[in-house]
Amino acid sequence: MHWLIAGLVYLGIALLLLAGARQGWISASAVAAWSGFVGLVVVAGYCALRSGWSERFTDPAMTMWQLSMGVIAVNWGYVICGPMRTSALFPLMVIFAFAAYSMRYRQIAWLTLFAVACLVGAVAIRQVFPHWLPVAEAVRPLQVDINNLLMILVVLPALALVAARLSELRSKLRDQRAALAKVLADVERMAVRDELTGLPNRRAMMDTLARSAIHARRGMLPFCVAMVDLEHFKQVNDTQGHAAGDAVLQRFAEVASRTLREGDVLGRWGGEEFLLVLPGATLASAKPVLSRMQSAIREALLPGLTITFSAGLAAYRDAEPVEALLARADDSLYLAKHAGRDRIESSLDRTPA
Ligand SMILES: Nc1nc2c(ncn2[C@@H]2O[C@H](COP(=O)(O)OP(=O)(O)OP(=O)(O)O)[C@@H](O)[C@H]2O)c(=O)[nH]1
Repeated sequence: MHWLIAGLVYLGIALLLLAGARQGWISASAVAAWSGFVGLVVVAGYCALRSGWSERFTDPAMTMWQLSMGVIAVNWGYVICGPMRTSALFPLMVIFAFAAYSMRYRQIAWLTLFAVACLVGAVAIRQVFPHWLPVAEAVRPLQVDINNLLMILVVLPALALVAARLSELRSKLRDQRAALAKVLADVERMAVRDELTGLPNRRAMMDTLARSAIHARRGMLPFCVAMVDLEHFKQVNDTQGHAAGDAVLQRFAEVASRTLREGDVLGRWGGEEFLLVLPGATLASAKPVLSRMQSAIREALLPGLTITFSAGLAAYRDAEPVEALLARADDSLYLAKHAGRDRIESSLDRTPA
């Protein structure tokens, strides 16, 4: 888009120069040389950008290069424009508008210095080397060149300051947007993750359950859940302190997660209770998963601490609400605890009343 705008501006200036040439103010060959130069700049820049060649630079859009070429084109125009030279400086406004859009403060300052130096050079060429000029001007009033230079010295720094301020505002806006995106990502993560263990929280587990139930109802995949409860956890808090309790919960989450297959979801249900969702599992195939988890926890929780857990398993029954499934898993957990702890019970293990 920027290239298109730059190309159109250059085209408009070339047409004006051609009109000047028709009036006899500018030499046609000078206009051709100028147009060849800007055409080359536009095509080279476009190709560098499109081909990905410019990706090797810190600024792949090559903004500084583009705008510096623009400044050279303007001053070249100033040299060849004869009586039209004052208006040849107007495109500097477009250049600085682009600078405000895409450059940093320091770059804008450099561009301003470069533009002033180029104009000093252009005035010097006009005054010192008149025979270089494409159309011999009968009079080359130094005063007009000096006036133009002074005007540029007044206008350009002001323009540069406004451009720099705009660029600063844009970069502030960009930073604020990035900070906002990060906060949003944090909030989204916090909404579904348990802060202490990093596991999905209760709300996320309810979503997982709802999704699993929909799949099961469509006859795609049965699933089981297990309510897992760490035993005598209050004692850990009471004897070792709350921080040690936290460490146990974190370590449990880490070790237990490692024993699961891809697709199984372990979440923190609350306190020292965890919920495990096992897609595709039956009660028979779910039990070994929990036994494996029990061994891993027994062996590798924290040095000097033996933590056990009981688990209540339940399989999803067609079309039942997930709350009923959870209630059966809870019942099974209750049974496991009352049957001596460090056990896994499932709803089928119960003798019907
Ligand atoms: N450190 C820590 N403790 C927690 C956290 N959430 C809950 N607890 C503690 O977990 C303990 C749960 O106590 P109980 O419900 O009696 O469970 P228990 O001691 O494991 O008893 P049983 O389940 O019957 O074996 C309480 O002391 C809570 O304060 C937590 O995030 N961090």
